[in-house]
Amino acid sequence: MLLAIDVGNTRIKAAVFEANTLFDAFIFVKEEFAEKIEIILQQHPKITTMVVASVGNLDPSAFSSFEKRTKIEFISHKTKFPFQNLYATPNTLGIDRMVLAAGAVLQFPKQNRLIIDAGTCITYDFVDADDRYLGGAISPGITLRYESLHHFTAKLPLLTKSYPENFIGNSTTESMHSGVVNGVISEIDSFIENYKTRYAKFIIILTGGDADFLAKRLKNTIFANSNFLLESLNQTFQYNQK
Ligand SMILES: Nc1ncnc2c1ncn2[C@@H]1O[C@H](COP(=O)(O)OP(=O)(O)O)[C@@H](O)[C@H]1O
Ligand SMILES: CC(C)(COP(=O)(O)O)[C@@H](O)C(=O)NCCC(=O)O
Ligand SMILES: [K+]
Repeated sequence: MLLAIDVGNTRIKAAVFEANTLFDAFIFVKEEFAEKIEIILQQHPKITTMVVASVGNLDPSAFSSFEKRTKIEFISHKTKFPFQNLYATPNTLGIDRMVLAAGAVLQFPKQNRLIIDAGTCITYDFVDADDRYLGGAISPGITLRYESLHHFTAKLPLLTKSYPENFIGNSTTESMHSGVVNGVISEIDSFIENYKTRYAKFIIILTGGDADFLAKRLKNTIFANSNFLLESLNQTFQYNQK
C-alpha cells in the first residue's frame, strides 16, 4: 500500500492507495503532521511507501522519524513526468502543478486538458493532446481573497466564504461575498471561454479545497474531483516504477 501526501500552502492532504483504489483519505494542518501520519501508519500497517509532493513550508525533516518504517519518495523537478515541459522557467514550476499535469495525461490520454486547482491559490494548467505542458495562470484563491480584503483595509471584516444572495451586493458583507465568490466564478468561466477560443475541444478537471463549492455554480461542464492531486501522485509514482 502507498500513502500519497500533498503538502499545500493551507493544508496537508493524504490518501492510502492499493494499486489504483483509494482506501482512505485525510486532511490536516502541518502542526498535526507527525501525530496524523503515525495514526495513518497504525491504521494501515501495509503501507510500504510514502510519496510526497510539497509546495508548502513543511520541513522535510518532519519525515525523518518515519524513514525506518516506509520508503519515502519526494516528487521533485528530477522526477520523470509523462509530458514535455514548455514552461520557460521549469525549475520554478510548482511540483503540485506538475503532478496535476501528469495525472491529467495519464488519466485522460490523447486529448487537450485544462486542470483548475482551487486551493490557496487558483492554478490553471494546460496540457495539449500531444502531451506538451504549456503553462497556465496563478490567481488568489477564495480564502486568500477574503483574507486580503480584511488584512489590507481598515473597515472590512474577515468573512468565511458563502454564496452571495444577490449578484448586486446590498450590504458590506453581501458586497464582499459577491466580489469574492462571483469574482472567482466569473474568472473561471471567462478563463475557460478564453481557452475555447484557442482550443476547440478540451476536458476540464476541477480540484482543490474549493472545487465542490465552485462546481455547482460554474457554467461549463466540469469534472470535479477533490482527490485528483492525490490520485495523480499515486499515478506519477507508478509511472516512475515502469
Ligand atoms: N476546513 C477547511 N479549512 C481550510 N480551508 C478549507 C476548508 N474547507 C474548504 N477549504 C477551502 O479550501 C481552500 C484551500 O484548499 P486546499 O486545496 O486545501 O489548499 P492547498 O492545497 O493550497 O493547501 C481554501 O480556499 C478554503 O476556502
Ligand atoms: C502557485 C502555488 C503557490 C499554488 O499552491 P497551492 O495553492 O496549491 O498551495 C504553487 O504551485 C507554487 O508555489 N508554484 C510555483 C510557481 C509556479 O508554479 O510557476
Ligand atoms: K492551487
